[in-house]
Parts: sequence; structure tokens; C-alpha cells
Amino acid sequence: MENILEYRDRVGVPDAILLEDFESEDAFIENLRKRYCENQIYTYIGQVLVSVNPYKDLQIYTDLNFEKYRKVNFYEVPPHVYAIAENAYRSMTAENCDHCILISGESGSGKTEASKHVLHFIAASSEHHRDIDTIRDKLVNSNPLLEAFGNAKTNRNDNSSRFGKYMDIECDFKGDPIGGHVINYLLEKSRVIHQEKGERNFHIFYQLLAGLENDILSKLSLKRDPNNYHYLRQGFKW
Ligand SMILES: Nc1ncnc2c1ncn2[C@@H]1O[C@H](COP(=O)(O)OP(=O)(O)OP(=O)(O)O)[C@@H](O)[C@H]1O
Repeated sequence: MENILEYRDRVGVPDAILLEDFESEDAFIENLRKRYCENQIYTYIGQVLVSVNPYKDLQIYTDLNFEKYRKVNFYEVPPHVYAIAENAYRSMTAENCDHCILISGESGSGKTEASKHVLHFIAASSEHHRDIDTIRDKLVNSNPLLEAFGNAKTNRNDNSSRFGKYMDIECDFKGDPIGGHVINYLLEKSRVIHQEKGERNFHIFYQLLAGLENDILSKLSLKRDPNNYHYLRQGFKW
């Protein structure tokens, strides 16, 4: 049977500060590689969570996992974005002060997905009654709308956010959401008139056009060329 040292050698350590050579970048990367090969995409550096995009469904955002991380201390469970959300949420309710989760990384690294998991975790952690459910639904369901107008296919990511997002969830003293704001920064407006080769305009243009396509095209007596959206955009501008 595999002993703890053999296991550690195979899967790596869950927190980079446990590495013997914790100042070495190579040791840090090697630890991430080992963990990634074992489908362990999350690793801590103290309170910072490092996430490696698996580009596949690892079944780690299930209801079972949600329960596993709920009301449990950060260090009692394996690294996970739910643990970060739980820690921020519990600290907020216990200390009665604001908390912030900063998500950063290069394009396609998984920031948008991580922010959705945080949002869902916080939404599911609060109580259920009609007013709260309405606010929670608005917060969660605003995402597809924002993505329709602010996300586009790029050469690096089929669903790339072309704007920076600051999402603010306001909670009452019990920790139930009572409102929120989404502030966007630096929307890449130039994408509306120009896209690099292989990239696309914001999703909404295709979704909207797909919905209106038959109607508009029949009025304009045009046929759709699947490889050319040019006349469809002209139709939309009118
Ligand atoms: N935790 C995850 N598990 C499985 N797949 C993931 C995960 N995170 C991201 N992905 C996949 O990677 C793709 C890119 O992720 P995401 O859009 O979150 O990147 P991003 O960092 O927000 O990129 P950008 O800066 O371009 O907006 C997702 O569409 C999804 O297919």
C-alpha cells in the first residue's frame, strides 16, 4: 500500500509553502505539474489559491462538494475555489466587514469560470425565501446577459471576456444577499468594427442575428452565406 511519502511524491503538496525548496520556481512548477496530472487543479500558497485550467469537466463542482466545503475551515479540506468563497463569506458574516476576492490570470486561464463558481457558492450558501431568491437569481442570471454583450471568441478562448469586471454583492447582517452591482472596465469596443483573423464579434450579434435572421433576410430578399456574416451586420446596423 502507498505510504504518505509515496503519495506526496506522486500527487505533490496541497500548499506550496510545504515544499522543501519553497523558494524554487522549478519546484513550484513541478508540484503544480504533479497535481495537474492527478486532476488536482488547485494548490494553495498560504491563503492564495493557484488554479490550473483542466479544460475538462472534473466533477468537482457538484452538490456533494458544495456540502463538503460549506461551514468548514479553509485548512481542513483540499484546496478548492469553494474553500476561498466559504472563507470570505464566513469571515464577512463573523467579522461583519467587507471581503474581496481578486481573480487574475492570462486569457483562458479560467477567471470567468472561477468567478461563476464563487458566485454560485455564495448564492447557494444563503437562506431561501422569496426576496432573497429574487436577488440571488438576478445576480446569477445576469452573467449570461453580460457575457452576450461583453464576451467574444478570440484565438485563445472561445468565450473570452473583453472587459474587466468588478462584481459587488451586498449582504444583510445574516449574510443573505440584498443587492449587488456589476461595474465593467475597458470594454473592448473596437471589436464591434474589427476582429483579428479567426476571432469573432461579441456573442450578442450572432445570437440576435440568429434570432432575427429569417425575418430580416426574407424582408431584404437575401440568402445567408454561412461563411460570411458581412451582409448580416449591415442588416443589423439598419
Ligand atoms: N475549472 C474549470 N474546469 C473545467 N474547464 C474550465 C475551468 N475553468 C475554465 N475552463 C474552460 O476554459 C475556458 C476558458 O475559461 P475562462 O473563460 O474562465 O477564462 P478567462 O481567464 O476568463 O479568459 P479571458 O481572460 O479570455 O476572459 C472555459 O470556457 C472552460 O471551457
